[in-house]
Amino acid sequence: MSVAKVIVDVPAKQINQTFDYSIPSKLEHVITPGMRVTVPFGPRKVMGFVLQIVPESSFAKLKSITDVLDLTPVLTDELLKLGQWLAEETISLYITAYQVMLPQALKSQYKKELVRLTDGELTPDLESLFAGRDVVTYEEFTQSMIPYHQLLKAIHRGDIQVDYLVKSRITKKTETMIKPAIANHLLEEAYLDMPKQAKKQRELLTYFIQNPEAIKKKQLMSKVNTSASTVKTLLQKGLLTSNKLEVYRNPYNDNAIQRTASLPLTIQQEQAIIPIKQAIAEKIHDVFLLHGVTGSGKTEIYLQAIEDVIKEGKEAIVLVPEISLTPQMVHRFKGRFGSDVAVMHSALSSGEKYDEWRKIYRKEVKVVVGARSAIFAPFENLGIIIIDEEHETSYKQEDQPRYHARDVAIERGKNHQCPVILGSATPTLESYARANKDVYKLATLSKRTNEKDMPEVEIVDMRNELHQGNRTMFSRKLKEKIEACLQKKEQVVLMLNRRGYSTFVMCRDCGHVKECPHCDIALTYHKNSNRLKCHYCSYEEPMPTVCPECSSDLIRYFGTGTQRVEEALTQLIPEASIIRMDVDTTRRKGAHEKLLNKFGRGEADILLGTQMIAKGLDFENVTLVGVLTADSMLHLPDFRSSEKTFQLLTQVSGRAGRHELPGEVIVQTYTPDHYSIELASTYNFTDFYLKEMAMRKTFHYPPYVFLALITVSHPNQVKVVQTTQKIVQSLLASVKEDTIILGPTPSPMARIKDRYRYQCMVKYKNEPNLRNIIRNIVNQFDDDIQKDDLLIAVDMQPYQMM
Ligand SMILES: Nc1ncnc2c1ncn2[C@@H]1O[C@H](COP(=O)(O)OP(=O)(O)OP(=O)(O)O)[C@@H](O)[C@H]1O
Ligand SMILES: [Zn+2]
Ligand SMILES: [Zn+2]
Repeated sequence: MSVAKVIVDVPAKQINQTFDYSIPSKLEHVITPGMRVTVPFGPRKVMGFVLQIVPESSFAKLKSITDVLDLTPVLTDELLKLGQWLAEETISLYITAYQVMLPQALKSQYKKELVRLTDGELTPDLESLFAGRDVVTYEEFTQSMIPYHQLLKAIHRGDIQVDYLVKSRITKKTETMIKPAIANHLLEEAYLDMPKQAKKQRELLTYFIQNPEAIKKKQLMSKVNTSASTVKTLLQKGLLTSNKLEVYRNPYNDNAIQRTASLPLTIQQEQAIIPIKQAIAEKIHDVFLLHGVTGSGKTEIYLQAIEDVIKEGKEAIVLVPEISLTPQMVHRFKGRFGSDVAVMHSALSSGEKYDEWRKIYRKEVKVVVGARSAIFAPFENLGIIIIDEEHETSYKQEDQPRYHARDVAIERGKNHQCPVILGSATPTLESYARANKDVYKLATLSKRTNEKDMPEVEIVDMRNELHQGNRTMFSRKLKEKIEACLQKKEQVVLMLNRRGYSTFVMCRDCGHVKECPHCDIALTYHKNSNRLKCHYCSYEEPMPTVCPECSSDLIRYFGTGTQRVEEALTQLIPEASIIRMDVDTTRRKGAHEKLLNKFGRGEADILLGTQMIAKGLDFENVTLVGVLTADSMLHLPDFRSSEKTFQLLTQVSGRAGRHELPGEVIVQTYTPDHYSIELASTYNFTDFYLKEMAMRKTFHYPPYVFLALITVSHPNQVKVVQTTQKIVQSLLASVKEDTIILGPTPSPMARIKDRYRYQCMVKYKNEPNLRNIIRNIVNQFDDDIQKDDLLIAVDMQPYQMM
């Protein structure tokens, strides 16, 4: 008897281990690691992942596996191993780590069906199961008593395929195909026998006598100009036969995408790609940081590196931020690799995502381009992993398991001994610091491929505008430039940096922002108490009525939406046609794409939007970029706010002058001398890096330390404070002396949905045992977590401090 070690789908701490189940004889040699099974657990039947098969168990009495959910493993050996690593790294349950690797369609739905793929003979048992049908439910198979290994053999031969039914019941899109049921000479006989007045039927038969191949029913009906009932009659007479052919839902029309060839590389590109190609050829795992200004041809390097990988018979994962997973980006990969590319992003329906995943799973594609979760693509022979715009925070998942795709990429890169490329015009301090220490290999592209200079950036001090009596949100300079641009029939991109609005307080006269005296971070305005608070150290003070710097009474918090900007813009420049892009106008599926296409066709002069327009767009006719409020993000209660501001300004400036026409950028700000605005305006990444590193060192932030954030929440505030206090004390007792423990402090979002939230932040340099320490501390509260609605969230790589 063999025993399976199974991780069961029961999300609780004390269940976070494998359980032994015996394998019933009918499933012997069927079950392999990586398959999902159903097992009895207490009174219930639950799903589980088989991790391992062993000859015997140390437990005397074992329950037995009820059934298999998969006939081929959904998780490869590598992904099984990766899941364990992921759970340990992020202090999550094993079950959540495995679930996150699979497409939604496989997470909850257990129903499946068997699809016959072959016209050849199956075994007599299977023939009688299908009984002339193309599809049977999986239940029919389990009730049939046919041995599993017969089915398995047929699956491995490619005669039968297992499909999972997505909830919506539209898992597979099929096309009805019609073809003759009998040989051509018999068709001719049938034709001769047919009465002359059956004109339509005779026409249809004539068609098939001349074209005996299968044809899509829809196509047939328009070609022969016949009706569904005529087709049906001939089907019933047994002259024609129909079957359903599976077609993948393809959100992209591959045939319409023009194929491209490799471009001859520039000298800088050539230098950057050589070591990457070498790592591919020599099967060496290395992390490359590709630091290239916007428009320097990073994507072309990715494409040519992937070409090498495909030539080696291997596969590639390319991660791009959700928001820049625009048709433009997809077209560039499909243009080069055609239908070898699968695309995965959140706008796809659950069925579409499942289709794309299956293409990877069945090795029908070589490349996946996708957002964060594509890092778990079940490729078995990875040759490269690329993370474009590596600085994007969307690569961090903010739910359990709270992982960063960059870490997963590097882990998989080690597993497969393949290079990992991190690309960005504005790398994170963490990555750049590693490159400086030679942990990563640095490659730099300092020039645009069009040999043009980066667009000139002009900073406009909005305090002056105010003093000159201009109370609108557009400086005179920006208005002038927009008008000039419209005259020349060129286009404008305007960005309203909305994130962080109305949380910080600023003087409109002198630009002074209230900051915490202990943390160098802007205080957060709390409306209900009318007080300013620091969420790192709990310092607070009342909201001032006059500016402490200049005594102006124009000190307040802001609030501006894109809609209001649009209205103001229309008043200011009535002849301009505007496309507004924000969460409201892009909510519907495909809306994002439609608006961009419209702008690309020149159907509007101005593209006005939030952060979502800053990245990846490449429009020839855009010569002016305007940033309405560069500093709104600067004072967020987040130690990365300067870095994010620098990144965003650099990215958005990069949208101008990407082709023949020169570009320019106007940046409006109330804090023109802030280093991240000044240095972004001269594209001076190096100085920004040095300056910001010095700040991080002084205030003990990454990359000088690592962070861990523990957030406790419960409806009762006292309970939250006490629990957090206990956690802090336990931590203090277990960590090293130079490790800093901050808290308990209220979270910036101190109450969400009637739950109070407190947090504790750990800043450490070297705590090899910290994960175990935290896991043990959290486990002590397991009773309260199970029975009393207490929640403790641990984030070992916090990005969102809220
Ligand atoms: N070797 C080359 N020769 C000519 N044109 C090139 C070459 N490499 C890239 N290009 C073109 O240069 C433009 C910018 O390249 P690309 O979009 O790859 O840059 P990027 O660094 O990815 O930019 P961003 O960071 O702004 O997205 C594109 O239009 C691209 O087709
Ligand atoms: Zn002031
Ligand atoms: Zn503080």
